[in-house]
Amino acid sequence: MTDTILVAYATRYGSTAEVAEAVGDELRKAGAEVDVQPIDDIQGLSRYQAVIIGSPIYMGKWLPEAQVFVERHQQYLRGIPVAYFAVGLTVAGATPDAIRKAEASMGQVRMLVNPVDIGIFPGRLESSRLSVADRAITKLIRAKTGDFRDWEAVRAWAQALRPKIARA
Ligand SMILES: Cc1cc2nc3c(=O)[nH]c(=O)nc-3n(C[C@H](O)[C@H](O)[C@H](O)COP(=O)(O)O)c2cc1C
Repeated sequence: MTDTILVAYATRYGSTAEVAEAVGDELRKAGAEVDVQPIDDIQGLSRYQAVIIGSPIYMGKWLPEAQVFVERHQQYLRGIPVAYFAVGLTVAGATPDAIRKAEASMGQVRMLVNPVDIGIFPGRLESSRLSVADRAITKLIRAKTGDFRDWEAVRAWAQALRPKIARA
């Protein structure tokens, strides 16, 4: 029987949604049935044999709705393979400190439900898309703008994930 996998994502400006779609595409190529959905649209999890949850990092943390999603569904999620990914800009340099910080963004959810794997991917920051408040913050911290997403790394992660979440 084919696995049905959910890729659930939070996003503010769409870049994590596109990363989630790429993860979903890759899993489909490996033969799974995959739904890719924004976290707020998800009705229930009972039809899924594995769930992948992704969020961008804002001020060092996953978006609140992604954390709440794991909290709310923790009981179900503990019984199936779960993987997390985070999308952020500090990881674009990939220094050990940046990776540690990106891992810390998932600290709380990792304590609630232990994932079979985690992915950390560079994101996209485009000033023209940002709210006034977000633009002010990024100016203040002199964040570099651009699209740093590494599609090869995203696809390679999804491919490596497939055997880890396959039905036994
Ligand atoms: C206000 C603000 C704060 C951010 N804080 C972080 C951060 O703490 N760490 C990080 O790696 N990236 C940070 N970023 C970068 C975002 O994670 C990155 O732009 C991501 O791709 C956005 O995803 P989205 O388009 O799905 O919302 C921040 C961006 C903004 C606008």
